[in-house]
Amino acid sequence: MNETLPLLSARALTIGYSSSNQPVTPISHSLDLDLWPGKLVCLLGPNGAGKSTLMRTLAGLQPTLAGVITIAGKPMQTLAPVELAQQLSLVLTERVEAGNLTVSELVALGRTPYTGWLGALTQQDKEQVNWAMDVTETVNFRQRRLHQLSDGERQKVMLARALAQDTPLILLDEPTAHLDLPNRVEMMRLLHQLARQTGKAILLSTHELDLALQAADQLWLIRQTGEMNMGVPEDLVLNGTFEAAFAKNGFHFDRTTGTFAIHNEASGPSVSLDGTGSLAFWTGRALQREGFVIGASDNAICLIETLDVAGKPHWVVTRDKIRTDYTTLADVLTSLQELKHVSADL
Ligand SMILES: Nc1ncnc2c1ncn2[C@@H]1O[C@H](COP(=O)(O)OP(=O)(O)OP(=O)(O)O)[C@@H](O)[C@H]1O
Repeated sequence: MNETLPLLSARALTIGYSSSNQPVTPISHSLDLDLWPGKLVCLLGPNGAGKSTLMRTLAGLQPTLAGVITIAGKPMQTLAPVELAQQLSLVLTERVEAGNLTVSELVALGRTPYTGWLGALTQQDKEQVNWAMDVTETVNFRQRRLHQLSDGERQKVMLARALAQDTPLILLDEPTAHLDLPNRVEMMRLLHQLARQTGKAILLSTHELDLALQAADQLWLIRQTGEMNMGVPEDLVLNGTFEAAFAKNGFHFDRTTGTFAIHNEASGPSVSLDGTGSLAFWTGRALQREGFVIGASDNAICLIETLDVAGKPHWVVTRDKIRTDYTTLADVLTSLQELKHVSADL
């Protein structure tokens, strides 16, 4: 493997759809893209922006409208199917009809580019299959049939098959779509580690913005207009590109925490909040959701102090010099609801 060359390149690429009875529909054009060895790239964008279209085009499942895709230094269309299958594996979100195959039989199909359809697995093939099931934690249901799996389990099996294929390039379209949070985090961690340790180039599309921000070496942000922005996640956050790509009424991206927050109508009275750390953070969240403005102490209707008392959260609300203690935020909010009505009546 040549470390100085991208494993996949696209130049002046136009992606989209054309058919004989409909006008050509370009989704995005003039794309110059590179996937480098050892790097995890996350493709992000709103619904309908073109993520799946780009994935399918880069994998050779749908024709380009213009431009050239090069894989391992050769134009993709010059690669024989078996050569392409030795370079690139693809995991799509669509359900795979796998007949009555067991999990281990399906994962073993990943070795087909090396063995042929009827070829027996060598010891090395078997080791690769077992490794793929191990790292994806699918080994425990290796004897189950595909139709006996949950959507999330099936998704992990499809990743296992791609890993058994052992290609320098792996493309995954929404691989975390059916996974619960621990499994989503685990899959991102695994893909990041795989890229690092094996030198594979991995491109995945996802709606998991926060996980992508943490795990990706590079982000490709595709906008609804088809425009593409690329860069290191932190650069795209700091220069505002990330936020702009997902701009929508009703929420905003908080650069400090790296999360999207719902805009709450801050129509209520102002309260003063005193405290630090996660306790103050979550207290602030609850107050904002209830419409309170967290502001300066001079026009606040009360002061809320957050305290850690013997390892347990504690709140002291002071109003008109009267201090009241609370041990749950639910009780703090109930007391403030009453204050809200009092202040509205004034
Ligand atoms: N076969 C097709 N023929 C014509 N247009 C299509 C076809 N498939 C998808 N499109 C259109 O192409 C655009 C991009 O679709 P695509 O599925 O690539 O988006 P996406 O970013 O993957 O969306 P999502 O996040 O919802 O999965 C959409 O406007 C879609 O309606």
